[in-house]
Amino acid sequence: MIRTEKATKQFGTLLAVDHVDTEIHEGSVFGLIGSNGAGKSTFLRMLAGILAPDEGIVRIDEQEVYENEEIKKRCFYISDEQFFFPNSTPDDMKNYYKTFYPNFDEARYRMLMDGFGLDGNRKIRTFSKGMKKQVSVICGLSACTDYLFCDETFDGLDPVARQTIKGLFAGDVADRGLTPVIASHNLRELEDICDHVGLLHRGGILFSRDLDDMKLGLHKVQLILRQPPEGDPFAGIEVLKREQRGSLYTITARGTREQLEERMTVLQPAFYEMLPLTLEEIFISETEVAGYDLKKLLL
Ligand SMILES: Nc1ncnc2c1ncn2[C@@H]1O[C@H](COP(=O)(O)OP(=O)(O)OP(=O)(O)O)[C@@H](O)[C@H]1O
Repeated sequence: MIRTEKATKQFGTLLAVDHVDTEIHEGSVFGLIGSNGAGKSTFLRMLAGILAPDEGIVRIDEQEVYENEEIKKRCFYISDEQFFFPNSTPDDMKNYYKTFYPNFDEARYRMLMDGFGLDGNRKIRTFSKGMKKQVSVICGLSACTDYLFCDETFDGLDPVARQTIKGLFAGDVADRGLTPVIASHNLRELEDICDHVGLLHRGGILFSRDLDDMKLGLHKVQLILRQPPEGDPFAGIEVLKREQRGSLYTITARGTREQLEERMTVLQPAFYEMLPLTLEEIFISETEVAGYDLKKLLL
């Protein structure tokens, strides 16, 4: 299990990660989401033991991660800025990783390289952006580590490669309890594979929850009121977003389906419907509440 307590990273006076507490359980798929500059890459690099926290604790199975070789052998980090030795081929990288990762599976590496149609002897610098990503992911999956840290890994991959890699991740989670931690802006992608999501905003964690629970605790309701209400029809409910066009209201509110249905029974609307929220809508609502609203630039 990964556990952080008040994990903090500062660059000069800039607080990139601000006292973050979180737990990531084995065999779960953890999605790390957040606005640009929120601290996702920095946090991921702390989890992978690349950056030391300035304050707080970053532990895997109760051991500090930074400069801990035994723990690092159980973690593979796929950076958003691809890392390859100058002039190297995929096979060179594979040989390097083989010396570090005790469970590196060469047969799997070969099978995946062939499957993706990649030449292990070609210089990586001659590969396209997406092909370089594929090489990183293939090395990451072949290293057979317990934890896989992915920074914008699906970015730049074509839809077939994305689906295939998502399937490979899911297979490793089911077969050998792999724990992927994936930072991404592609929330639709995350929604497919993650069971837990942490939202970082300005270095701090806004929430960290099961995706299903998150969806059960936030709803969008559209309703038409028969008569103009006296006072606020939603008083007592935590409404994150509200729009009104005549008698048609659309609200995004916290609460269970049952709690909101109860309010509908009191309001007796001419019509109402509860709409499921996507992860993208949840992200926008929660970050707007935290003061991140770029829509104002459009006005
Ligand atoms: N090496 C560094 N030196 C100075 N500041 C840094 C460094 N790395 C990151 N930062 C700053 O830390 C903050 C968090 O950056 P980080 O890359 O972790 O954000 P992010 O959530 O991954 O962003 P994005 O979604 O845009 O990739 C930013 O303000 C960034 O400028």
